[in-house]
Amino acid sequence: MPNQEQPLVQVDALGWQADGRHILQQIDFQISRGTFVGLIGPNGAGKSSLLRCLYRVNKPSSGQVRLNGQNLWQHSARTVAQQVAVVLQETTGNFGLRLRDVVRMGLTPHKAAFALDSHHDLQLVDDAIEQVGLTALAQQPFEHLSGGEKQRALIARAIVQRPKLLLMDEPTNHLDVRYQIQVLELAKHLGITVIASIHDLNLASAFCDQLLLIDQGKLIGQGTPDEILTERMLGEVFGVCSSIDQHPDHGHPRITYHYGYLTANNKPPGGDHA
Ligand SMILES: Nc1ncnc2c1ncn2[C@@H]1O[C@H](COP(=O)(O)OP(=O)(O)OP(=O)(O)O)[C@@H](O)[C@H]1O
Repeated sequence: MPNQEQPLVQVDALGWQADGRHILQQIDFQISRGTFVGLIGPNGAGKSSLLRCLYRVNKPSSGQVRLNGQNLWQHSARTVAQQVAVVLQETTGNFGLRLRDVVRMGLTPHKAAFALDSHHDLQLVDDAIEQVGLTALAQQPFEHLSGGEKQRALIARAIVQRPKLLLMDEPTNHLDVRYQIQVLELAKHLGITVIASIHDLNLASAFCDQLLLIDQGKLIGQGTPDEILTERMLGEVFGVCSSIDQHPDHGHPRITYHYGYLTANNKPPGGDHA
């Protein structure tokens, strides 16, 4: 049984190289159970590479990733899939499948080879499809779904997988604002530990308990949105000029970007840049 006091995810001195380049270097962090974590950073910072280390695709060149205290690479991919579900924005490989078939794939890590799906299994699938509001589309070919519907179907698949950890790589990319909010609300209400890379920093601020900030392959901050999202950070890391106040609904930072002031040293009209 996992020790509930122990962090669900522990990353120690993680490094990952590709083509002789150090893509990730000396990354250390811990994630507590039930936390919704946003992974933020500029294009090319290493967010997807880090997520791939967490779902056991990128094998660390140095350091380790532990889940429930156990090194991920001491387990089979199947054992990891019983605990970690992944929602990626690129949804290739589901050609010819109906939405319900894609969601059923979430059962696979828990079943013996060639075992038939029980009535209980199929009920889980239908309940998950209902939870994401897609019952009416359950028999539709997956490739006919809109981007938002596909993301919700993949979340339903993750629900069926019953993971301890849900990893999402840019789950809101290409979605209109309604679906961006809907997808993040769905993920948040699962009540499990979620790590999601998110480009929209106002959405990250609204939904996340914790943020991991990476730049040029290094973790340069971990903390609450209040601690991480500062005007200085936005200038230094993203090279944009901004003002930050408190969002009237959720109380987390709300960022207003100033246009025409791209470098960190420029100041917005009439404003003091912290
Ligand atoms: N398999 C690979 N082989 C070689 N280089 C790679 C590989 N995977 C990632 N990289 C490089 O690592 C760097 C980080 O890429 P990554 O996709 O992790 O960044 P990211 O923060 O997710 O970027 P974005 O926000 O643009 O999606 C990039 O320079 C990328 O070209």
